[in-house]
Amino acid sequence: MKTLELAVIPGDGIGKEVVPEALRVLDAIADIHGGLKFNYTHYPWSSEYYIEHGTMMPENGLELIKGSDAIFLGAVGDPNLVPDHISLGELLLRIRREFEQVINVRPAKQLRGMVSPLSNPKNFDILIVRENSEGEYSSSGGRVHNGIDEIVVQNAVFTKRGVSRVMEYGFEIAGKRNGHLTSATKSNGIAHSMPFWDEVFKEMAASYPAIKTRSEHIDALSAFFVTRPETLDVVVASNLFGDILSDLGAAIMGSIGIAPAANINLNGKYPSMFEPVHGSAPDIYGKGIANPIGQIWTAKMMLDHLGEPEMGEILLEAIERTLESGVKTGDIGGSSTTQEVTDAIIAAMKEQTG
Ligand SMILES: NC(=O)c1ccc[n+]([C@@H]2O[C@H](COP(=O)([O-])OP(=O)(O)OC[C@H]3O[C@@H](n4cnc5c(N)ncnc54)[C@H](O)[C@@H]3O)[C@@H](O)[C@H]2O)c1
Ligand SMILES: O=C(O)C[C@@H](O)C(=O)O
Ligand SMILES: [K+]
Ligand SMILES: [Mn+2]
Repeated sequence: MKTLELAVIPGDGIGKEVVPEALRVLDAIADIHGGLKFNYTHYPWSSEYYIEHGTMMPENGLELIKGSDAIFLGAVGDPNLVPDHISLGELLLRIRREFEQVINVRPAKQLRGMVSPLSNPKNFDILIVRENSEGEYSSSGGRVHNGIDEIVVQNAVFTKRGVSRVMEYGFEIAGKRNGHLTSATKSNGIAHSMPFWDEVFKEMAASYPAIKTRSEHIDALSAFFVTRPETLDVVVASNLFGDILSDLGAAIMGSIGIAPAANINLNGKYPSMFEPVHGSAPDIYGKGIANPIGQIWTAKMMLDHLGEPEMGEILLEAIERTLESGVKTGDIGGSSTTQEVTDAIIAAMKEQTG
């Protein structure tokens, strides 16, 4: 029996609704597999936890989850309880940084049964590779003086190591896909970091002659996501550009409620973390209508990462069959509940595997 230890952090809002549903799916996967078992350890770290304890996680929090095979997280953020930069900064971003989850992989592709808001989506299949440890998300900076004299500095930090690492990942994965890599830049307006970003990209492209490369300014690239997404394969982007592009990628798929993500630790020192692109969606929380597919597709990415790609394939196929059958939540035009969608996915998996 292969036993996988998962640290489960549902977090806030709909994270608490979609994570338990995805765990039901994982249990069904374990049944189908026969030789696989998931052990879940639940951690209630969230904005409510902060109100009670004054921190987002206990002092030894990272120590507690460090030994797990993966971290499975829902969403973090409840701005009515805790300012977002504190709740995300002390939990989500802290895990990403301290566990050196330096790459964030976010697919945006057309699934069977999904209706894209694009009139002619042409079967796009994009993989966003987002730098996940530095860039515009930096704690370097500060505020001085008050009133009209107040000065705020927020530094963007780009290291040769960090930029090379994310680009290398992009080139390598493009080689396993359609061989195209697009770099998101803004070197016409940002005078230091982005020309540097372009230099590293060009330098590295020389050692990957088989990969077709393009460099596009982020503003134009955003438009291409809408006007010609089928021309994109892998897109490598800085932390902030990748964040924005991933909501755009989700939007052209048909809803942010289905978009998955993987925060990858490359050096094997710490676990990777799997959490969907979406947040805690306070506007729909508590109604049982959140789309669980983002969390469930994220579970598929986790299965791939943990060496169970066949199980991952069964799961994605079941998601597509469920969408085709019309069992959908409200964000994608249906009227099913979170649990009904999950039930349909589990039933489809069982049907596929006899
Ligand atoms: N990785 C994360 O944990 C993460 C990501 C984004 C935002 N956040 C946090 O979440 C909170 C809300 O942020 P936001 O409103 O900007 O983004 P959001 O992703 O939570 O919601 C944006 C919109 O998408 C809808 N939506 C999101 N997920 C859905 C789902 N599964 N099913 C159906 N509809 C869904 C919401 O109802 C909302 O209308 C904030 O505190 C924010 O900081 C956290
Ligand atoms: O990285 C962030 O900014 C948090 C959230 O928006 C995300 O995309 O994970
Ligand atoms: K999330
Ligand atoms: Mn985001």
